[in-house]
Amino acid sequence: MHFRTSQLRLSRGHTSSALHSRVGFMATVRLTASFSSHAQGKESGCPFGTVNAALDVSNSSIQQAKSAPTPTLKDVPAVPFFGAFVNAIPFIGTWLNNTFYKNPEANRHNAYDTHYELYKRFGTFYTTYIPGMGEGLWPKVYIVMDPEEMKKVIRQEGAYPRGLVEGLKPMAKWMKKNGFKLAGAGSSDDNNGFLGRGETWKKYRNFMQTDLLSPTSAAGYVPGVANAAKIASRGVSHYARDLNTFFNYAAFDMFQSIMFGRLSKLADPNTPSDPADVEFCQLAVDSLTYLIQMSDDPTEAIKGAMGIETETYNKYERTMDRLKNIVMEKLEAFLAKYERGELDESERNSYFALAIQRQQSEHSDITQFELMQMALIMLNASVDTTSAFINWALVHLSTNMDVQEKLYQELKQHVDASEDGMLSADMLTKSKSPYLHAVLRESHRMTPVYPSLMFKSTVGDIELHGVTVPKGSLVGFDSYPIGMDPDVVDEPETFKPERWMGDEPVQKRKGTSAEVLDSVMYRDPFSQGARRCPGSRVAVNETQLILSRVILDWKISAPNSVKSYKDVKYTMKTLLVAHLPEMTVEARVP
Ligand code: HEM
Repeated sequence: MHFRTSQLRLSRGHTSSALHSRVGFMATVRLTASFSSHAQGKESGCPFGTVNAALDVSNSSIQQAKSAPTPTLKDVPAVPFFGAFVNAIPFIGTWLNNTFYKNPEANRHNAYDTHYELYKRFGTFYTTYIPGMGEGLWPKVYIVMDPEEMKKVIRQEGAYPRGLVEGLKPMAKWMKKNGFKLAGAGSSDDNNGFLGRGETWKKYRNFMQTDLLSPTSAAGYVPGVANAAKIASRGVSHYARDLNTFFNYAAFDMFQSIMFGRLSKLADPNTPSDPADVEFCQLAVDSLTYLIQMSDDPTEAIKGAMGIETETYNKYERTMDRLKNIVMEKLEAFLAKYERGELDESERNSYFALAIQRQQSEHSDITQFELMQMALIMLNASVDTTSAFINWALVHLSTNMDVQEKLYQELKQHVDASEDGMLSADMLTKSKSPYLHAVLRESHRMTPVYPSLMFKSTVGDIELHGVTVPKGSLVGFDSYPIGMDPDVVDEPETFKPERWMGDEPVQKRKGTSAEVLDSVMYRDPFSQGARRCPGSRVAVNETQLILSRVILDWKISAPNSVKSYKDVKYTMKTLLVAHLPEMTVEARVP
């Protein structure tokens, strides 16, 4: 059974028996009662002390936002080792949680519900304890939703900010086993190199983002990506039953055009595919799924912290070993072609060719092997991150045919006016394609690829909402719940790109509790600051190009059983991946 946010509008008084059965969490109407029993946790003999620390729930967080600008810090009840995941305690976890703690039972299919639920109970400023995240045995993570507070944390981090990858300990371990200097192998400091936050990270990061992150660099890859997207779009009817695979292949094809200036045509069923590409796609998805599973599952995280190699770790290692072999073979073949001067024009303008040039220049302190390690990370990160973003947009477009039609009309006028019918960087700017941009912004509001993708460290004591947060704490930014609160956004369950069109809606939100949604921090899923995803610009370009191409070529509608995004299940893999239903696809031009 699957639960969506609508079922969690608990404070609106809707009961949800499904929620009771699955999440084991009290539905709203019963929430108040459960809170009072929470508050009695200590007295009623709960073995751990924090259960009643938090629960002053007389005000909803939004009431706070309107009437009391400074929210009070609340505390999600937690236990040693397992943190807020009380349910994960062997044998007695469920009983303990149901009896005393009543924390949302997070699983791989309910992140939106869980985040919304936490917001409703604990407001916009709370602490939680997540095994494997943060320092020490009792690693507090502060969650904020106010962009100005998060900006304070980002600013004070200085030149060496914490990155999300720092939590990916098994990745650092695998890299070190493989002698990857990128992750600090062979170095005396234990900062994990690129996966840490020192000078080594900065060196690799500067090298990696050159020719990738600036608007001009990213725009340079657009013609190649547009071509890859055009070819990929031919595969839509073939993959109508399995568009998840289609978009993974399309993301692969588009990134290959950036990385190597190559047309891999994996998503096009009419062209034979290289079996190594097909295998790579699967391995990229699987490896990151295992990796995330190891930090998501509290038992895995605890075992990992104790140095135990679990079955999931072993699977991760096998997958990465194979992935490495495939990638290194491709990189070596490209290098050899480069050395022989046999690259064609699009290959010569590719990211990897430019990176080889930079690596071989006399000023470079990057070795060829380090360059290959960077390329491996980038290729690994380029498949299902991008497709997860695209998938959710397609869910909304295929369940809101009026929106799809409006987008089609916007795009059609551009290609009709062009000589070759190709999409270009110029056509897809916000001023030329405002509706396309608004569609992606609205998709991100309702179904971000993950509710909280920004975690930063405090390098000294810092004041957040008037509370002194000690040095060395983790602060996470949750950008999801406020945008789905009916007290903040009208009809939050309705997909309305018009909310993001022009200046008028922005002006209307000014001075209201919805104003935060216009902050840059809420705009996209790539985090902010120096650690912001280096692939963000090309990923956005890829998303815009494949969505636009597919909508220009096909009318895509969800089956009758899928009336809205709420009927679409999702699973936490690298990110939250929507399970796209079998779609009806009709060619726009037969
Ligand atoms: C829609 C697709 C994508 C999303 C949503 C996404 C999101 C993110 C996020 C949230 C981070 C963490 C930022 C932080 O630490 O604060 C990140 C880091 C990273 N991403 Fe992406 N990403 C996407 C696509 C890509 C692509 C296509 C690449 C290929 C170049 C890539 C490469 C990386 C790398 C290497 C890092 C680590 C950067 C660092 O720690 O300095 N990502 N990404």
